[in-house]
Amino acid sequence: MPGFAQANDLQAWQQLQSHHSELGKNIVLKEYFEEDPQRFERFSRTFHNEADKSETLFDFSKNFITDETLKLLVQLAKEAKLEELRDDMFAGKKINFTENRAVYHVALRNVTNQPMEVDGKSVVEGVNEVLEHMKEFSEQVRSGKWKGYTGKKMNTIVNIGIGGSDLGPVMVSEALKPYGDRNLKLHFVSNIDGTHMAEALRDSDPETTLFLVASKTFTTAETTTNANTAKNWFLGHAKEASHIAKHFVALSTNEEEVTKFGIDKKNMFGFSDWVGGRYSVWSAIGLSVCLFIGFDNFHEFLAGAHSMDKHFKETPLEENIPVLGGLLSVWYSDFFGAQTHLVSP
Ligand SMILES: O=P(O)(O)OC[C@H]1O[C@](O)(CO)[C@@H](O)[C@@H]1O
Repeated sequence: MPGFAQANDLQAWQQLQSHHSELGKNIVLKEYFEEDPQRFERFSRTFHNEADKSETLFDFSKNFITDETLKLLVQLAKEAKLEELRDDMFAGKKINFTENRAVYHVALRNVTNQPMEVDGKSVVEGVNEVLEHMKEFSEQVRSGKWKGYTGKKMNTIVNIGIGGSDLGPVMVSEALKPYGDRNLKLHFVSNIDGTHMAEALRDSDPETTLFLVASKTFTTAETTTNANTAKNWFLGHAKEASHIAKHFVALSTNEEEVTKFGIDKKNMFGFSDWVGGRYSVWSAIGLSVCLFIGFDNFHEFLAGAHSMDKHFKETPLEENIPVLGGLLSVWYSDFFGAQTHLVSP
């Protein structure tokens, strides 16, 4: 496995620095377009989504770049061994060297069931089992077959989590709102400030609320504190601890802590330590999204990402949309000192 070089030790980095100084600070895009009528064609790529046959145009012609910039950025990626690291990632190798783990969220959206393994063991069956559980559970909740402790259908979902166990699901459920079930209220509680939970509970009925305790480790202080607040609130109404089973589920890798909290392990949706927090919306952590938009839509969401994974894996760097997007971020943050980078639809 290739190691990680310091980016600024690479030859292309030095060249990019000189190139940046030569370009100067007063780049006028209007002039670039006037000088080169083919600029849009040269600096745009189309992603063909094999899942739904749609096309997405990636237009990066309005960036502060020239042919030389693109050439040097791609050279930088090659010198940094991006291709080897990408291939190692897809091969399930432990490229997360600080934790000695694979970085394998791509296996969560492997909807065509390609062989994928970590430590010589297939992960395909485990991923599909959890997806099957998510399908069964989300269909029961959405249809009303899953009933609360007084026999009522769930109409409120409260996801309790922070960081990757919150932000991914928040963003995706917002983005996919048009597919959402408008009869289902969705709350995401992340903040340790009690107001966040208090506001969600104010809007919830214990008889019809389902809590998703989303935590990879199940030891995160904010999440366990908020989950305990929710449990106490719930038990204040339901009284019986046995009713927890109908109103609390866990999305986690830590069965021991989940059980200690009082959640039955059959109401636990698991995943593996090779799922990084920031990518966990594709795992069981995405259950809130799945409940909101339904399993079929959730599966399409996975299929779209799987198609993008294939593009990322097989496309030369010059044509590779996620690579180009990443390189533009390097260009702006490291050479222009930009702190934000807008990507707009
Ligand atoms: O899912 P957990 O284990 O509760 O962790 C929450 C978040 O905290 C972090 O560990 C650090 O911010 C993230 O990586 C993670 O998404």
